[in-house]
Amino acid sequence: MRLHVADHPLVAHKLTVLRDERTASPTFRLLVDELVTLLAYEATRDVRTEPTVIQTPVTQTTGTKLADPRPLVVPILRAGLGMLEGMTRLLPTAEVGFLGMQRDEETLEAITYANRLPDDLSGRQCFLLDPMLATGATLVAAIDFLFDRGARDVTAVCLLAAPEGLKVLEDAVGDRGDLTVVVASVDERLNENAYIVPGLGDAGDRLYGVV
Ligand SMILES: O=P(O)(O)OC[C@H]1O[C@H](OP(=O)(O)OP(=O)(O)O)[C@H](O)[C@@H]1O
Ligand SMILES: O=c1cc[nH]c(=O)[nH]1
Ligand SMILES: [Mg+2]
Repeated sequence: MRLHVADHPLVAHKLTVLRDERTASPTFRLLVDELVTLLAYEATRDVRTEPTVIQTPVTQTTGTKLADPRPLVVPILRAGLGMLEGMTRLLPTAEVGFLGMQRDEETLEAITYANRLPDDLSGRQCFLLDPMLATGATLVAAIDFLFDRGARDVTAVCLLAAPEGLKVLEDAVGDRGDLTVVVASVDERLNENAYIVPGLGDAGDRLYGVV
């Protein structure tokens, strides 16, 4: 597993406003969108490309285009939905699949309530979007869905990760595939309720309200 922590003053600034409990939903959504665009730049560094010959107004030249098959972007509902626009702004031709998952706050297991993914993901680069990597149970389950369909190249884009969750993820993936995790920050730890500290609270609730 490769870990990339975005080290940029704009990321640090936006993350600080995001963490602030006084930041209300409209601003929170805007900041998530802006942060994802910054993270997406890093997350797509190894996106597959191929050469293409084009004619400029001056001459013929060989450029670069995204290779087929198109990458697959998968937001994990709910909170991951807040990251979709920011990601597809950089990858407008990507296909989009969906996973709906909710952490059982008692057992901390991930419960899957929606799954709309292509059946065959062999040879596909996949980008999972979820702002929070806490215990890691949700991302492990999501990665299993992708691996079960033949994907072997997965990048998880998260805003915050707990060291505990990163370890769980690394152990679970092992050598079954190539996993890269791109995050804005690795926080200190999980608290007794398995919330990230200092964190930002419940990302889904802060984006969309308490349901
Ligand atoms: O690493 P874990 O311990 O599994 O926790 C992280 C998960 O918890 C949050 O989702 P939540 O279950 O709150 O659902 P929501 O997005 O609908 O709010 C978050 O968006 C992750 O999906
Ligand atoms: O800190 C946390 C942990 C899980 N889910 C969240 O939204 N926040
Ligand atoms: Mg939530």
